[in-house]
Amino acid sequence: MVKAVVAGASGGIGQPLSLLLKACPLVDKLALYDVVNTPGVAADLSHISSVAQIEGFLPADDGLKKAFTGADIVVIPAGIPRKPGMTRDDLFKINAGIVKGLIEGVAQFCPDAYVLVISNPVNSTVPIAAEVLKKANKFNPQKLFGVTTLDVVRAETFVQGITGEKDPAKTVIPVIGGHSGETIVPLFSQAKPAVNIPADKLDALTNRVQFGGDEVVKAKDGAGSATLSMAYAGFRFAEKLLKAANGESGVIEPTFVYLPGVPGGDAIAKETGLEYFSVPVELGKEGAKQAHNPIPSANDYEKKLLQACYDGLKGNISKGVEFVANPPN
Ligand SMILES: NC(=O)c1ccc[n+]([C@@H]2O[C@H](COP(=O)([O-])OP(=O)(O)OC[C@H]3O[C@@H](n4cnc5c(N)ncnc54)[C@H](O)[C@@H]3O)[C@@H](O)[C@H]2O)c1
Ligand SMILES: O=C(O)C[C@H](O)C(=O)O
Repeated sequence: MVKAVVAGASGGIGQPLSLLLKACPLVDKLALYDVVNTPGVAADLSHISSVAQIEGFLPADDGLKKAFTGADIVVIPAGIPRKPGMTRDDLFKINAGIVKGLIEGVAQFCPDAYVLVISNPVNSTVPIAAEVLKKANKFNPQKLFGVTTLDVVRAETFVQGITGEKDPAKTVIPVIGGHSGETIVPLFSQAKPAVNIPADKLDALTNRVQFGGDEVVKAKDGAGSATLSMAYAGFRFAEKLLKAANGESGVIEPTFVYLPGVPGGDAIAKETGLEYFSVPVELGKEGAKQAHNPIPSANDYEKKLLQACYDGLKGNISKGVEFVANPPN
């Protein structure tokens, strides 16, 4: 019996993500939590003839407790999205508190669940989640994931323009670092099967992966950021995790984790000087089973990108840690 929760289920990401989870045969029970509209979204999805039993909850009447209790996996796309001209860090002020509150709910009602954080800025909200769980003595670093899958999906898609591969998802590209601008580092030199990117196209391709989010924010022109591609990416990560938890072996996907708490992570923390980083992680029943380190094999071009990534990530991470240590009044 697998119970999944979507927190922020009525939003632009939350609704299509809930649809994909409702249709997924690996999910038996689906709880939708949001501050608005979950009864309607749940009623709508409940007419779909799939396995999952679905229920919607609002904060009133102990809704958070009812939604989270017994959860095996909690996916969190709650929080405000960007408008043109904003950075992801501009979302911190509002989203930090939203994520903190939801993770306090995880600590209290489902501390053993896998927790997938989508809310931005991921580089800071994942450290917030970790600090809240540490404070409650419920932190299992192998079960906390920052969802950076959309960066991987974008890299696969955008490189297709060069390779001409019919199915873009067949090219595996490690995208590492964080989830904002220069902290996103695609390692095209390690693509499998190998891809040959002409030197004069590499800068533009790399930049498009790093700033793909801005492309969507600009096109939506004030109506939000990526929602449908994010729902696809969030579901892809959740589904891989559930398959790995069911015993499927060799399931690997990049994700933003607390390195010192994941096998193989210590060496990466030492190399990057950072406690949080996205790297390809082998998934298993325990969650993050083994972190893989692609950094030593990065080429000189990628090593330069990594330096900028480390500099940017450092501040984002400490901002999240500080938010929990010294909460603003
Ligand atoms: N990790 C990624 O790659 C990625 C990609 C796209 C978007 N995002 C982020 O995901 C977040 C959501 O984006 P969106 O487009 O779905 O926004 P949205 O505004 O459409 O939806 C957010 C939902 O969160 C709900 N919410 C607010 N406070 C809540 C709380 N305390 N508890 C439960 N629900 C609450 C809102 O009511 C709303 O329904 C944003 O922060 C966005 O930047 C991340
Ligand atoms: O760009 C955003 O703000 C949303 C998301 O992080 C994305 O990469 O699309």
